[in-house]
Amino acid sequence: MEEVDHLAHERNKAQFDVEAMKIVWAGSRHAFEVSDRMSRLVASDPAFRKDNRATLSRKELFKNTLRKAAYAWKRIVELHLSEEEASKLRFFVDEPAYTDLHWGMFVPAIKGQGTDEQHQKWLTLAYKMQIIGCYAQTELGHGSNVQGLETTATFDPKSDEFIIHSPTLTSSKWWPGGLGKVSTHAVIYARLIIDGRDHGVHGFIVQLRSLDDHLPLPGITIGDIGMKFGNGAYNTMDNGVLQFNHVRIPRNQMLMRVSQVTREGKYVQSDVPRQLVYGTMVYVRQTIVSDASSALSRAVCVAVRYSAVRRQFGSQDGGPETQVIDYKTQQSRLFPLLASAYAFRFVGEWLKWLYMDVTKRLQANEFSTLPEAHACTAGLKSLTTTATADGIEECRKLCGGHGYLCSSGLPELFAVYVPACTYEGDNTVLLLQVARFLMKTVSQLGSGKQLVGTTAYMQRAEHLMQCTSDVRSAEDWLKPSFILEAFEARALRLAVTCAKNISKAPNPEEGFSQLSPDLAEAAVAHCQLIVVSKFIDKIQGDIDGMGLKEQLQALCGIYALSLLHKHLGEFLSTGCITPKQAALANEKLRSLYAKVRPNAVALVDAFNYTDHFLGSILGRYDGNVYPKLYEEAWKDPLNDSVVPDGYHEYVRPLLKQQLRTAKL
Ligand SMILES: CCCCCCCCCCCCCCCCCC(=O)SCCNC(=O)CCNC(=O)[C@H](O)C(C)(C)COP(=O)(O)OP(=O)(O)OC[C@H]1O[C@@H](n2cnc3c(N)ncnc32)[C@H](O)[C@@H]1OP(=O)(O)O
Ligand SMILES: Cc1cc2nc3c(=O)[nH]c(=O)nc-3n(C[C@H](O)[C@H](O)[C@H](O)COP(=O)(O)OP(=O)(O)OC[C@H]3O[C@@H](n4cnc5c(N)ncnc54)[C@H](O)[C@@H]3O)c2cc1C
Repeated sequence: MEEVDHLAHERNKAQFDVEAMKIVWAGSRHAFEVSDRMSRLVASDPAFRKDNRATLSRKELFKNTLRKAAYAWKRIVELHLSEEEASKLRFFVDEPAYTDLHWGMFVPAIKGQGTDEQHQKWLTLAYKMQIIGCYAQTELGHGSNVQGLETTATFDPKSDEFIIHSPTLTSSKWWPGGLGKVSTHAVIYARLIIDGRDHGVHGFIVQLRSLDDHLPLPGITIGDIGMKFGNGAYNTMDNGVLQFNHVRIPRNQMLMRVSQVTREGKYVQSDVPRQLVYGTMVYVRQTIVSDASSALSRAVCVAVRYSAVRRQFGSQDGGPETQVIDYKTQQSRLFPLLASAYAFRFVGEWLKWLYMDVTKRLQANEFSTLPEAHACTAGLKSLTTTATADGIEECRKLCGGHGYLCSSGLPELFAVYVPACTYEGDNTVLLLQVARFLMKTVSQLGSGKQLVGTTAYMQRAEHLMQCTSDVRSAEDWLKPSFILEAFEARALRLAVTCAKNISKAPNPEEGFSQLSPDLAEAAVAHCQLIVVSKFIDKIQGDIDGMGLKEQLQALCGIYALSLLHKHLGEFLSTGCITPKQAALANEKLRSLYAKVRPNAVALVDAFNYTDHFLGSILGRYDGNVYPKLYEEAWKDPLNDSVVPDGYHEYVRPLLKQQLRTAKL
């Protein structure tokens, strides 16, 4: 039967080169080709089927994930895939698994905090998956407060070993992914104790299970922490609990790049800053920003396509009803999310560059940019994951009732995504880290110290503290200089107000604590400025292809002006813009929505997602929604029989009883 593209009329309206936009979205032609090849490889292989996840029991689900992870590894080896290709393949398999933690945290922790010798020994095994590792930092009693961890690693000079111990219930490791059932090894974070003295938290490589029969080694109690939010979703992961009862490991299994313990039990702190113990978190937070753009773009792709298919009201003379995407309210909810997906993509690209730059500098023992890298990764992780989790839920609502069906793909996407607001640093805790960085920077204003990187704008404090916007027409709001000035002035004024209020408190810590809600808002304003400015930088760089710049300019305008609208109170109360200028921004926003409307479907096609990856009937490429939804309903196990199990026990007696009552 000939395949019909129900969205062809939408695709024909596009005013830009979609193929060229695919390259911009992917980052380069090479990245596009790898991504395209890997996504098709996964989509065409029935072994990677995932449409049954919501109906599997936890045990079936978990075993299925183990099968897929093993099969993915087999394909990676057979096809001699590069690291980049393998990581893309795992991404498109689209199922959280212990491998995420092995490749995403265990390996980077050893790379970042281990010595050359340790790399040689452990990475060689880990790269071949001859050992499987996880990242065991969080405990039952402490996650955010890393310095409060209780697990101990006590040096025993007699045997040249550390004794790893969980002294309390609250010191049980709790949450690490891959720990519960699979990992053979872990990087454990524990307090280093030498001769009764506590040297704070350090990383240690610890073997957990036998490589022969997978049983926990002596002194180790280990298991899964139980079902998590949603069906399927993150329950494919074995988040675990772990207790140590005086487990001994050789001294050379402490990760010793940052500090060392000698044979004699002497603690040696190298020139490397102590904060490098937190280095793996900086790395992972950076990857989470790119993941945010993937998750949000996926939800937006579903909502845009379905909004173009769905029609309600407005039919005159029996003609077709209105596509819901043509309602201005739908556009005002949907298009800022589409714009955010692009914005997060570009800021993610930039953050990757920043991370690589700081890594190179660290290798050359140059540590000056570390605080900036920490503030940017923490802040952008917080900003983008909060917006993405909220955005996925908004996309579900934008799809009306059908969005609530698992077959829309959105409930599972939300359930799997929402812990990103908590893991790798609670989003509020991370904003407060940014706020500390901002307060330090504000305190340096006027000291003559040159501000660089993302706080360079504060150098112009004199101007930004008193300027008023020169915007005179709606059109002016498209000019990068006007947008940037408004965002810079708002961010700086919020930060400076916080600093002034803190200085009135009896002491800075007390002031910081009292002001923390305002500080979190100042941190958000600073991070939004970073995203807006990186979007503008992207457009001002080389972008080839018919109509691409115009579309990206429109999206950038929507991203910035919709934020301005959302946070209008801050822009007005800080005096950065006037109510008249706010009205002009809204006028511009409306015209930008109209500009994006004919391109909306093509703009989500540019993500190049296969139907397999999207996993959504509402978001199907061909828009053939209704027949497929109808077909899918019949596949539900509840429809296996016409009369359900339980009818004879629980429904029939009720009906009979009602009959008798009726007769009475
Ligand atoms: C539908 C299906 C779809 C399928 C999709 C499939 C994909 C899904 C896959 C997803 C996989 C994701 C896996 C998730 C893994 C989660 C892993 C974790 O959570 S692991 C666990 C994650 N856990 C967390 O994230 C815990 C969060 N907590 C923390 O990070 C810390 O405790 C703290 C930062 C909050 C406080 O730190 P503390 O030391 O108590 O106190 P201070 O504040 O005084 O800071 C002292 C100084 O250090 C500085 N500094 C701080 N950090 C850094 C840094 N990173 N670097 C550099 N510097 C840093 C700081 O600036 C300050 O400098 P200065 O002012 O003195 O100059
Ligand atoms: C799905 C998932 C996977 C995970 N995987 C891993 C893993 O692989 N390895 C690992 O080690 N850990 C892992 N974690 C743990 C995760 O990193 C922690 O849950 C996270 O860091 C938050 O810490 P917490 O749970 O202690 O939250 P808490 O700190 O207890 O947060 C509770 C509330 O207190 C607030 N709060 C806390 N401190 C402050 C403060 N100073 N100021 C203001 N408000 C504050 C928070 O904002 C939050 O609202 C995972 C967690 C999840 C959910």
